[in-house]
Amino acid sequence: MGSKKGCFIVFEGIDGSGKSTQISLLQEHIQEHSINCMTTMEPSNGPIGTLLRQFLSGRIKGEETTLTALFAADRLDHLNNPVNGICKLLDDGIAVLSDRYVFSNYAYQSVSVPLEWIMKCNEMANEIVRPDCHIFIDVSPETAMERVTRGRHQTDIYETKERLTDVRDRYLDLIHRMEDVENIIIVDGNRSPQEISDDIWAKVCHYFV
Ligand SMILES: Nc1ncnc2c1ncn2[C@@H]1O[C@H](COP(=O)(O)OP(=O)(O)O)[C@@H](O)[C@H]1O
Ligand SMILES: Cc1cn([C@H]2C[C@H](O)[C@@H](COP(=O)(O)OP(=O)(O)O)O2)c(=O)[nH]c1=O
Repeated sequence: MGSKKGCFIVFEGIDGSGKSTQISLLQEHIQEHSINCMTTMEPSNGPIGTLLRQFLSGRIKGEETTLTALFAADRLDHLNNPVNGICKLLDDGIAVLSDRYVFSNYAYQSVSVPLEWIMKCNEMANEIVRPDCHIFIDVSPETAMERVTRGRHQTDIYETKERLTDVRDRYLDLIHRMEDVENIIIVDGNRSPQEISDDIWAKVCHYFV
């Protein structure tokens, strides 16, 4: 579906793994080569993403199948919305860096919802666009928790050491199982932001130079 022209790179990892930090650094690298590059995230800034953030903060309660379906629906809106959707940006030749995509749904929601059903919910998104590459930033749950709680009074519903430990294990298992189908790079996130960024650039620069 669609005629993708821009490069689509997705960052994955547990909360606090350093995704947004690395997305900004990669965007700078890409723009240094005079390539138009936009960053985006899931949950998106659209109506379903805004609703999801209220569930994530605990302000409203919902059960996990509802959240699973909402994450998948938000993803379709994030892809297809005609104003600033990922497909529109890629079709315009813009490189897109997204903080999370389908693997987040698989890893986070499969803790309590059958993975097969989550994959079905994401079939349409995978048909619309598969990332050129997924970058998984791997950090220990201890490091992640230390980072997400630093200077914050409140945490989101998934930001517990137990949940992040389970989610990280699920990510690693899924990456292993899907290495023939998806292009996935695992990056050690327990280094300085600059070292990680240099490593990522060395692995993805071939898309841009
Ligand atoms: N490599 C790193 N080493 C130490 N702290 C980091 C590193 N990368 C990010 N941080 C810090 O950890 C916190 C979470 O990083 P962030 O990039 O927002 O992660 P995420 O988007 O995955 O939640 C921020 O305070 C950030 O400044
Ligand atoms: C996109 C997506 C996110 N999530 C969760 C992961 C995070 O806990 C939260 C996103 O919150 P966010 O504040 O963006 O966290 P982070 O800094 O780690 O990216 O939503 C899912 O559980 N399933 C999904 O499909």
